[in-house]
Amino acid sequence: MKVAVLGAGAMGSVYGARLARAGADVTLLDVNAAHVDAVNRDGLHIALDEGAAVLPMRAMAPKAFTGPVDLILLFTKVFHTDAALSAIADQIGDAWILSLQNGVGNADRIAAHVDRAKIMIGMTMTPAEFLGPGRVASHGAATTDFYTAEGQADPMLEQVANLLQAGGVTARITPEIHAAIWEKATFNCALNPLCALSNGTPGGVGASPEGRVLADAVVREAIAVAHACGVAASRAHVDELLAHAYAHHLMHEPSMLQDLNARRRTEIDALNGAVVALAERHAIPVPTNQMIVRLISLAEANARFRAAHETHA
Ligand SMILES: NC(=O)C1=CN([C@@H]2O[C@H](COP(=O)(O)OP(=O)(O)OC[C@H]3O[C@@H](n4cnc5c(N)ncnc54)[C@H](OP(=O)(O)O)[C@@H]3O)[C@@H](O)[C@H]2O)C=CC1
Ligand SMILES: CC(C)(CO)C(=O)C(=O)O
Repeated sequence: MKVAVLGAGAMGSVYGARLARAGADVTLLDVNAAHVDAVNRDGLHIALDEGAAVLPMRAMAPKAFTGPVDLILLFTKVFHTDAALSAIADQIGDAWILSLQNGVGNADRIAAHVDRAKIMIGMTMTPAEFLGPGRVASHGAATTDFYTAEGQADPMLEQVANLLQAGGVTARITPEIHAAIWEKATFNCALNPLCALSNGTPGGVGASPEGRVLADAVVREAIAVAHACGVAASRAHVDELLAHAYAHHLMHEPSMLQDLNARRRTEIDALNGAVVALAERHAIPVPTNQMIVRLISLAEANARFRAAHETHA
């Protein structure tokens, strides 16, 4: 299978490497020129639970990409989806798009660029870190669930699942994908900002009574919103995801903490921000999620202020 990974940072590089190991013909597409150059020059340095390796991989800027490919694995941050798909619009052709990005609303963002019938969406519990140009790491057991956005069965589901599994990903074809995505997003709404705001990790939040009380309030509100939207997300399943992260992702820095530390924009709008926006539509009170959106927005604003102040000092 020919695969392009659009957005080859932490997650894109890890999944790209796993697909290449499974025998796919993989091209990494990323706007980070230092990363693209390092991968082409020195190979991708990847640290996984099964060991560290240096893999020769092909990488390039999206504007240099020429199709056709069978699959485009979309792993930009959600607020870069539009720019990333626009940059390769002429090369997408008949390719399937698979998004395992965090947050809700990914199918709608992608459907602005391609036929909805060629979109697969999903969620992954895989933790990954970008260590520097050409270097990524991923540690901790995890599952990846996906399905077609429109809910139709398609042989491509099996082909992608087989490829991911051959590369060491615990991939599952999950017809109730919208519930699974909401459950994962609810998990992220609790864990990502709580770790980001407290400079903490899942292990630390889980070990703290305050962490658990706050996570519980976020989850209760988000599940009520999912149900009001007609999505049968399961509170029990979110609790299982949290318990798994508290126990197995002890020292992982969630992507939102990595973003704040690097003074990058966070995905708060697609997580707690989306919960707040949908709650307003359904007149559901979500005070904890609202407060979290404000605190993360303040942290982002402070990071921008510091950057501007330091530059001009
Ligand atoms: N990290 C994790 O543990 C997990 C992350 N996720 C989700 O996966 C997605 C990706 O996260 P993650 O890998 O951590 O993010 P990263 O920031 O590490 O990677 C995203 C990459 O996309 C690049 N990019 C930005 N704009 C474009 C563009 N227009 N075209 C192509 N590439 C572009 C970025 O470059 P630059 O840095 O220069 O902007 C960066 O290299 C997010 O939705 C995240 O929530 C899900 C589960 C776990
Ligand atoms: C790895 C995980 C599941 C958080 O533990 C995640 O989704 C993130 O870091 O954004």
